[in-house]
Amino acid sequence: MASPQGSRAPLEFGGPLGAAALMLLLPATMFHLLLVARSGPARLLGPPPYLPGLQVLWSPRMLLLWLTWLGLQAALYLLPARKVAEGQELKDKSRLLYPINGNPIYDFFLGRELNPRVWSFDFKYFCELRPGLIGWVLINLAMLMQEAELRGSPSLAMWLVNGFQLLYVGDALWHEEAVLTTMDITHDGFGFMLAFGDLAWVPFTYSLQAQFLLHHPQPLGLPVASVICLINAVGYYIFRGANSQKNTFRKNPSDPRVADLETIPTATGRQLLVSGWWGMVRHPNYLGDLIMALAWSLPCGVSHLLPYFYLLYFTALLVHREARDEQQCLQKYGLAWHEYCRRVPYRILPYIY
Ligand SMILES: NC(=O)C1=CN([C@@H]2O[C@H](COP(=O)(O)OP(=O)(O)OC[C@H]3O[C@@H](n4cnc5c(N)ncnc54)[C@H](OP(=O)(O)O)[C@@H]3O)[C@@H](O)[C@H]2O)C=CC1
Ligand SMILES: CC(C)CCC[C@@H](C)[C@H]1CC=C2C3=C(CC[C@@]21C)[C@@]1(C)CC[C@H](O)C(C)(C)[C@@H]1CC3
Repeated sequence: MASPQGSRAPLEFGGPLGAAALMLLLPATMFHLLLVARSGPARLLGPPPYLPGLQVLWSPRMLLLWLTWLGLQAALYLLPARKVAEGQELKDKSRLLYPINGNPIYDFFLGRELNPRVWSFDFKYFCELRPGLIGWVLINLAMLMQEAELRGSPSLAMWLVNGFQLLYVGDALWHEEAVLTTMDITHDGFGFMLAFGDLAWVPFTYSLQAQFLLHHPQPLGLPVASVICLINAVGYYIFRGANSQKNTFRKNPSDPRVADLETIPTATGRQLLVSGWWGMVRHPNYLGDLIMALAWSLPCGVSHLLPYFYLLYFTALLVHREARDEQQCLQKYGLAWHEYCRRVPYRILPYIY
């Protein structure tokens, strides 16, 4: 097993200070969001309506439920009838690097182990896709059912949020293999960021719109709903088109679906696409993802900022992620990457950013 960073790799996320601040801020933000979502004013920036006591936060029954959920997912993950796919080659083929003076806070946040496994059970891969993503859909569904119980039937806004996010999660599971080339799997260790991100942040904050709708019903007419569906469809079309084009190209550059695209050769022998989706901006998949994020918030109306939290957080996450990826690509491809940036000057939003 390899360390995700070499001993001289530059520190990311603001180093140990940034990592320490994030480990305090993220759980606090998550609790804040959950508390304000069920309060009357639902103010994203206001103080929480009340602070729950320890006896409310600690419930052996909930812990048992959560462990059962993880156990069930782990059992399904271990089922023998599945496709086995090869992951990316490790960066340091010949030698593992173990920095002697590792920084404990930074390492705890980002994780020291790139691929922690017990036999064939890969903790990071398992957590990235299954318990959190499916848990997110289940929480959404619970909100929908509770709304039906409270108000006789689920609202149109609730149906849209559930439908859009179900499509997103279904897509991730359908294209499961593609997750192997994401930077979480190839570059980041399995530390607090991904463990907390996958198991708590995703199910509880990504379902915020559905939670908000349960407590703050929003009227939504068919014409507006149709426009929102169209926005989600455009976002999904770009997101899926861009991701599939790159994955197809990386698997087999002579595949007829991508063979005609223009490319730049790199010193590593790999090529970079400069036409098609990847000739429009350097991260077309992020653009599609952001458009979908907007469509997930719109059914919640414009009276509150809270349902737009995901869009705001996600924009920050993707801008930061883009910068990290840029750094990694510059290291991998050097001059060829500069040439790509010259040919495709915009990062995420054409003519703007
Ligand atoms: N919902 C959520 O919370 C999140 C969703 N996402 C989504 O996950 C998906 C994956 O994102 P992510 O892992 O960040 O990165 P990408 O899928 O964008 O992959 C980046 C890698 O693609 C390759 N690449 C870049 N440009 C080109 C090109 N022109 N031609 C060919 N290959 C190229 C490079 O790797 P190489 O050359 O080595 O192949 C680069 O490191 C995205 O759709 C993103 O929106 C991401 C984070 C959070
Ligand atoms: C807690 C922190 C603020 C940030 C944690 C970030 C993580 C929640 C995200 C990092 C990359 C992710 C991806 C997905 C979910 C969120 C995390 C784990 C993803 C599985 C969502 C579904 C997509 O289709 C995908 C492309 C498979 C995503 C891969 C990256």
